[in-house]
Amino acid sequence: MKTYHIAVIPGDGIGKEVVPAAVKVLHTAAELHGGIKFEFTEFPWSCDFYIEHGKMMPDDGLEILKDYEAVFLGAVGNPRLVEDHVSLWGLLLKIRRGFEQVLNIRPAKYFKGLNSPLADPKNFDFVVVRENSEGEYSEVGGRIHKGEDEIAIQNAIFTRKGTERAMRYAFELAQKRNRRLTSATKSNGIFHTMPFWDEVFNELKADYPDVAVNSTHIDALSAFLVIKPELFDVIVASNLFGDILTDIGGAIMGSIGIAPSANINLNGKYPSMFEPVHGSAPDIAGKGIANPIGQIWTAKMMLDHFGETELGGKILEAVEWVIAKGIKTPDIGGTATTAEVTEAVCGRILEK
Ligand SMILES: NC(=O)c1ccc[n+]([C@@H]2O[C@H](COP(=O)([O-])OP(=O)(O)OC[C@H]3O[C@@H](n4cnc5c(N)ncnc54)[C@H](O)[C@@H]3O)[C@@H](O)[C@H]2O)c1
Ligand SMILES: O=C(O)C[C@@H](O)C(=O)O
Ligand SMILES: [K+]
Ligand SMILES: [Mn+2]
Repeated sequence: MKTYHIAVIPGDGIGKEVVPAAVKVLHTAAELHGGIKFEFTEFPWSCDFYIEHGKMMPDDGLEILKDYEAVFLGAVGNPRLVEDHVSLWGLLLKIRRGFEQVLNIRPAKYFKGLNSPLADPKNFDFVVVRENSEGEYSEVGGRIHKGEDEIAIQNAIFTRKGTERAMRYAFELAQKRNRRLTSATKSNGIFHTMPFWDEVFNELKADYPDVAVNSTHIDALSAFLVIKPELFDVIVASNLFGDILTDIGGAIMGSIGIAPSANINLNGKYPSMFEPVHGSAPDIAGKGIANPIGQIWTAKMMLDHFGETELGGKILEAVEWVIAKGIKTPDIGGTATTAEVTEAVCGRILEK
């Protein structure tokens, strides 16, 4: 019997509702498999924890997490209690950075039975490779003066290493998929970093002659994702651009409550972290109606990461079946609760 030891951080808001749902699905998947099991250790690190302790997680939080095989996280943020940049940098970004989770992999695809807001979604199926360690997300900069002389400076950091790493991963992923790669740029408006981004992309493409490439400005690319998402296979994007594109990915599937993500540690020194694209959704938290599919699909990505791809496939098949059956939460046009969707997914997994 193989046991996977997983650190679980439900976090805030609906994270506390969808994480237990996905944990249930994982236990069910293990039951089906028969040869594996999951041991989950839960940590209450969140905005509530901050109110009690003055920090989002203990000072030795990373030390505590580092021996687990993965971190399974819900969502972080409760702006009524803690400013968003404090909660995000105190927990989510601390783990992404501290554990060198340099890439964030975020798929989006059309599902039968999903009410995409697109009139003709044409079976779109793409993956965004989001640079996850630098870029526009940086603590470099500062604020000085007050009042009408106040100045805020935010520096974007693009290293050759980080840029190349994200792009090579995206090229290799494209080689395993449909051999098309789009680079998200904005080299018309952003004077230094984006021309650099384009240069690196143009250098690397010579190493992957079997991949068809193009660079598209982020504004036009955002529009294309709405108008013709079926054009895309793999998209490589900086931290901020990838963040934005992947909410669009969720939106055109029908809800950002569906989109999954994997924060990947490539060098094997630390665990990777799995969390849905969505946040803590304070507007629906506590009502029992959060869509658990994003967190459940995220669990599938974690299984894939462990090499349990067949089992991961079972989970996704069950999700597709449940959606096609119309067992859906209100965000995608149904009336089911989080618990009912979860039950249905578990039931389908165990069906022969
Ligand atoms: N990775 C993360 O942990 C993460 C991601 C995004 C936002 N946040 C934080 O979450 C808080 C809220 O942010 P926001 O409102 O911009 O984004 P959000 O993703 O929490 O919510 C945006 C909208 O989508 C809906 N939604 C999101 N997930 C859903 C689900 N599973 N089921 C049904 N509906 C869902 C919400 O109800 C809301 O209307 C903020 O504190 C923000 O910083 C955290
Ligand atoms: O900005 C972030 O990365 C936090 C959140 O919006 C996310 O997409 O994970
Ligand atoms: K999340
Ligand atoms: Mn986001």
